Amino acid sequence: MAHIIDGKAVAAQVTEKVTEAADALRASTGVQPGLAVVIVGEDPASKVYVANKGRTARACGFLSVEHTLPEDTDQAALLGLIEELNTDPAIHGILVQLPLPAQIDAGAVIQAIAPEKDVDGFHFINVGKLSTGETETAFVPCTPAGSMVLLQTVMERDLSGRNAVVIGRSNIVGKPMFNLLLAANATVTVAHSRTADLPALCRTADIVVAAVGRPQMVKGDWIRPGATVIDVGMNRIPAPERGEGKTRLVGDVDFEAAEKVAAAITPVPGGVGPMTIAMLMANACVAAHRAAGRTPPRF
Ligand SMILES: Nc1nc(=O)c2c([nH]1)NC[C@@H]1CN(c3ccc(C(=O)N[C@@H](CCC(=O)O)C(=O)O)cc3)C=[N+]21
Repeated sequence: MAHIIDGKAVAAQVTEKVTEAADALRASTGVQPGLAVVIVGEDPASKVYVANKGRTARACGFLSVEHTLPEDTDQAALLGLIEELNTDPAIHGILVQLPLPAQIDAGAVIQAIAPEKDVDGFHFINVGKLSTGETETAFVPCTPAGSMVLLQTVMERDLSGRNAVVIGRSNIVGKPMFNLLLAANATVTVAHSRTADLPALCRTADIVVAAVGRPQMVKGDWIRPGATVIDVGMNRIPAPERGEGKTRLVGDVDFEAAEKVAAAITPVPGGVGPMTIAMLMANACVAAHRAAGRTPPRF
């Protein structure tokens, strides 16, 4: 049976460090980290995440500002708000919740965020820094950053020379995960929907990162005995056993089967999800340190 990596506990350790650092920054400079979250529309799942982020930010002692715009908001209005937040000295981090409604060009919105406030790490400047090894000054996307922290809790510095397979090539998870694993000296393969014989490829992996958004796609017999599995999936599926119309959250990995084979595995919920929020707090705290001219701590 695999060791189940407790993302909630590790996230709590990170947010505790963030809270201490935010207190110290405020005491020495008067600067309180400020995080702005922008949500367009009424998607219920998005609202849950945004509420979670706000709650955690306040618990860390941050100023937390939420902007909820109507579903039919146009590009110009959203860009106007971002410009205001870019120049607001009380705000150090800006997150625009994705996905955005179809009338809005999400790419243009992301590039309009000041890179030094881009706590999601999606701006070209931060993407470029991560992929060229400027990790001291880059903002690293929160989900991959949190996944690396979880990996390090079980593998320490042991990633060097290991075979990692990242399933999924998104800009938000797959590609930054590739860069982080590569920087940690793993040998990394990025698999996707056109990959030939994905099960066989997975069986070569010491580390599997599943980030495809397909419920329970990765089967137990894809996992090499003793491998470490990071499940980034966040899928809501029907759960009639819980009652009519009920749902439950599952990852991209068939957890029950994989857990019997892997050495370590992240659960869903309680794995990568809480770490995503914790790393957002860490990034916002770093942004505030930089704005105050202080060297940020490492989280
Ligand atoms: N600009 C942007 N940045 C994001 O980081 C971003 C985004 N847009 N859009 C939506 C996704 C999704 N996301 C999650 C964060 C935490 C949990 C989380 O804490 N999940 C809990 C369970 C929550 C539940 O039960 O629904 C867990 O896994 O234990 C989930 C999902 C951040 N996202």
